[in-house]
Amino acid sequence: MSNGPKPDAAKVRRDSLLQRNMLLSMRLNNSGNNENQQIGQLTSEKNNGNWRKTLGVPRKLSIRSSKVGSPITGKVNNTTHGNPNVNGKRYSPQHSPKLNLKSLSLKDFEIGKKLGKGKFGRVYCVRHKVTGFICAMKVMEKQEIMQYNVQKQFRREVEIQSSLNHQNLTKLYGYFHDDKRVYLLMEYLVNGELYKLLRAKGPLDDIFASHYVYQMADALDYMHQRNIIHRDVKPENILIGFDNTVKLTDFGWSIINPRGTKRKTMCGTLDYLSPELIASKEYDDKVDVWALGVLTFELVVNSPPFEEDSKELTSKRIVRGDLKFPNHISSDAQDLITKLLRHNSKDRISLREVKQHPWITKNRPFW
Ligand SMILES: Nc1ncnc2c1ncn2[C@@H]1O[C@H](COP(=O)(O)OP(=O)(O)OP(=O)(O)O)[C@@H](O)[C@H]1O
Repeated sequence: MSNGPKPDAAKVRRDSLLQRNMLLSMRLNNSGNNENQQIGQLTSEKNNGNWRKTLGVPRKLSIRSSKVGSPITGKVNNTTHGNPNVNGKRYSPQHSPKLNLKSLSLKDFEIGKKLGKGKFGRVYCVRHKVTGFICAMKVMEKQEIMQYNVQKQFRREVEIQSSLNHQNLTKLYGYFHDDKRVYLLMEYLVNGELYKLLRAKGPLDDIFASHYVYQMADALDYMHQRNIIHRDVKPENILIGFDNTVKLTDFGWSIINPRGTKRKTMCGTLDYLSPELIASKEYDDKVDVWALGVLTFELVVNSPPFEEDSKELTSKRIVRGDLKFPNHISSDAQDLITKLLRHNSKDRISLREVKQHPWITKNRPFW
């Protein structure tokens, strides 16, 4: 991780305002509401499809028969980079207070603002009543999980995410469930999706973009060293915390892939698919390196490199390696993107080399 500059006064003010708003919105959302009723109402909405949807068979989820996930152990931490609690203490995102997951249930939490919805659930900002610990809670209906027969994928997602501990990967603290629902407790990323930032403020300048790309390269390097491929890197799956920290999330397509072995399952999001995935060939962790190339392009250009009006045309451009840069893209950025988007996966730049690329090192002092 970078040792970026200390946040300026305006940023500190903005961050603390955000924290205050967060607590306020939780209080407002909570007034007189029964948690179960509130979650029940919100989880009945339907999801709309869109172009940037993850492809592949419906996500496979499953519910463990035991009641709890991994225990949350950690310490109260007074760093400035944590989630606030009502007593004025802060908890580092990596270290939640000691919560005993074995006995946790929905009534232990105040349910705050809805942060978003995915295919299989809603995500809320929640506060643990006793400790004041604030985190994100993903709520999934068991009925839907069974209906789509996605138990196996869900179990894998939970196991992989809870085994990972890196500053640029969204931490999963653990989970519990009741008769109707499964509840995942995750680190809360206050500034939302990178995708939304791009739509509102994109394209990003080289300083911001290189900082984000460096963090994602570091996160993917960490995952690949543990033989895990993410398989769905895209701005929708990157969340922003304080101080421009970005964290990869959504491990629904992640897979453990022992070194030297290849995968065949077609998955991911079309704009981000590598040529080997489009051609339904065997692939390895280099599909994430390709996706990092697409991400880098999207950050500095504000649209993915092979975007076309139809899926067929996009696929053709990916396979042809039809990469064109607008004039304003710096030569260093172009060089890195070209090296990430090499058609032959073996020729792609390594994630370690990405972190030392001139586009990164020249911009790093300004992060
Ligand atoms: N830890 C978090 N902190 C803050 N916001 C979050 C967090 N996790 C998810 N969100 C918000 O909730 C939304 C829904 O997340 P969720 O993981 O359910 O679905 P998704 O990743 O959008 O889609 P999918 O169903 O394909 O996984 C996200 O788009 C994001 O805006």
